[in-house]
Amino acid sequence: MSLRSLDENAAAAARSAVPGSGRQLVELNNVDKIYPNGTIAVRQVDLAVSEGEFISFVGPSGCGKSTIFNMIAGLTDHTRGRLSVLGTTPRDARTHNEIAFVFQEHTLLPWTNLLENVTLPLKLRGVPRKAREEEGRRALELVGLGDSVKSLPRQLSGGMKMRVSIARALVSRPKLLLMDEPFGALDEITRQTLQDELLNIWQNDKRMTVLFITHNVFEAVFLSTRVAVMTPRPGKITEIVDIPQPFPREETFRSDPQFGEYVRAVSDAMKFKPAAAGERE
Ligand SMILES: Nc1ncnc2c1ncn2[C@@H]1O[C@H](COP(=O)(O)OP(=O)(O)OP(=O)(O)O)[C@@H](O)[C@H]1O
Repeated sequence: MSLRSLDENAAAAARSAVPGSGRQLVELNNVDKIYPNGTIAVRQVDLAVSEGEFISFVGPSGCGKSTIFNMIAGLTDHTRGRLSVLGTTPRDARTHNEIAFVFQEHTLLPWTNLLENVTLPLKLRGVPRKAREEEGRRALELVGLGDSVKSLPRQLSGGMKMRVSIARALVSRPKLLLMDEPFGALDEITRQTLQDELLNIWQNDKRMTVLFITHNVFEAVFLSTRVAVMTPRPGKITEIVDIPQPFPREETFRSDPQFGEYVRAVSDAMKFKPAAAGERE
């Protein structure tokens, strides 16, 4: 089965499992990225993402996961191929505030309170104070920090700082949320709590699409409608594993034999098989 038809089948299954219209949101066709120093970061990347999906990216360090995110977010240009985001170019989608990013590092301003931190993107856009504070409180409520609007970042644990980063991303009501290893630095219990909270937020939004980078196969399986598996650099998406488990996903899913099956499928797909001589370009 070709990657393309695998993609389409998986997207159809995902649409039946999650809210959302199924409208195509992100499309990469044969996309390459070569950095100015000659590094070929990714090659021939194909991916079609439907509205309302939750797709995780797994693959070895340096295979180009962040590069793909940066291209989708319009932070770096692709070198070859076709890339469309929300029916337009990535830069255009970003300037319309339809894309938000969450990184592993929380990048909060230490000297100002949570409400000011979360509403900063709105302030930079000139949204009046009252409107931005309403949105800021809403976003902090969503991540369970509605009572801490006046706290300073230094008063928070690592998990709480991550919640604030997520709130800051949600404050713009993005259609596409890109999360680059957001929970990588957290302990396992906090990580699982935040996974549950993120899934709740995503499900309640109905329309928001999430793309998520992780090195943790268990996390990828628990969260996602599909898991995109990449090869070592130059990275390419070699397989997309469908996780057709309905939402909401309960804690019991983590110990379900089916969960183990999905984890095995992703882990097997990650075992890099070098191309045979005849298959190389
Ligand atoms: N600005 C840049 N200039 C040159 N090379 C770069 C640049 N950014 C990334 N690279 C290279 O491109 C390749 C892919 O990097 P990228 O950060 O996308 O990988 P990754 O899969 O996200 O890695 P990790 O899992 O370690 O975060 C790496 O070899 C990296 O060194």
